[in-house]
Amino acid sequence: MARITLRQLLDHAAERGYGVPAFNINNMEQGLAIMEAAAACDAPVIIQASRGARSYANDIMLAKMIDALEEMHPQIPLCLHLDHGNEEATCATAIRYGFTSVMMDGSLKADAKTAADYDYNVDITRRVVDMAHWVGASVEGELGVLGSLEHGGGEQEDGHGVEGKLSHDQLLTDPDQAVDFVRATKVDALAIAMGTSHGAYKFTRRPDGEILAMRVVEEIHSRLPNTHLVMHGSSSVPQPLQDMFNQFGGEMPQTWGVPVEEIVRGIKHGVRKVNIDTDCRLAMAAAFRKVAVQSKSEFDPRKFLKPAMDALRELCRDRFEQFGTAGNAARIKVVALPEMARRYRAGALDPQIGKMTQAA
Ligand SMILES: O=C(COP(=O)(O)O)[C@@H](O)[C@H](O)[C@H](O)COP(=O)(O)O
Repeated sequence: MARITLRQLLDHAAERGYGVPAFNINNMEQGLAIMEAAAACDAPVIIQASRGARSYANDIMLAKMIDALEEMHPQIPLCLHLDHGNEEATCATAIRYGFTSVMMDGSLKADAKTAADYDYNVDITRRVVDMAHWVGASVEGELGVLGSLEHGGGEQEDGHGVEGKLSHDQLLTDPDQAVDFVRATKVDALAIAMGTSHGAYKFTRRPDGEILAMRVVEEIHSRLPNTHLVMHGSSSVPQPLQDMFNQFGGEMPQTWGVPVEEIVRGIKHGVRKVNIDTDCRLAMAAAFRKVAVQSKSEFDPRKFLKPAMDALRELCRDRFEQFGTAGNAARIKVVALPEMARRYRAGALDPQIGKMTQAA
């Protein structure tokens, strides 16, 4: 069995200079495809579930599905991560169901719609860090609010996302504040805001530095060289998938995502976790549409799901290869949660601010 914490996995990624895609899961087919891709290229995996996924699939179903995937692929280190926890209880119950890592998104209030102030974010994140570290689980915090630098709005996926318009100050993580935040909260990974947002409609044109501020990643990394950075909203929304979706009856207006080469640039500057969900959805949905249009008499769900899983597997494998994750699973010897808890208690995993070496 190889259930790994986010902290151990990202420490390994930092040592070897690679990034790890975090793919969202809601059902068995996604889990099977992601793990088959990982097994095919020997990549460690982050599978994440949002609050929406937890209510869609039920915690018991999700937990048992992950147990099954782990049993089927014992050689693949698998981190189960909570995506966008909104309050302490959401994080605590996730850990109870086998999540080895949680995100406490204190950039928003518990309603997941209202931008929170800095002190609120520090307080709630610090409380979740204390609780998670007692049992050895990891915590990702977020500083800065996700949203578009083009129009100032967030996104409303499954009810999660800021409402109203925000200023560039709120939409771009402040590097000085990032240093203070990591010191005060002791998070294991830090999600930062630099113009990405969730969903398919990120940019109205191919992004340049005005609307995708990769310079913010570089600046934060130069001040926090030992902190694992996280890019949310990092689907690339590939043109071939948009075209296929539309070719088979879809109506997706032309849109642009985060180019893979920009993510690779981020990985060179401390980005270790890269959140990708929209691309996975689009790959599957385009495959469904193709079957629906080409085989109009088809009604066996497996005939829709099989090509959708094939498409998702291919996409995941591409990202494992592009981010350098491939080939690293066999190099990792998983440390169990109690030992991680002991290391936290001993202070061995405290943030190393300003030093050039990774935490032990
Ligand atoms: O960053 C993310 C996805 O980015 P993406 O849209 O793929 O560019 C995730 O963290 C989102 O939280 C996830 O897609 C939301 O899922 P639901 O809340 O809709 O389940």
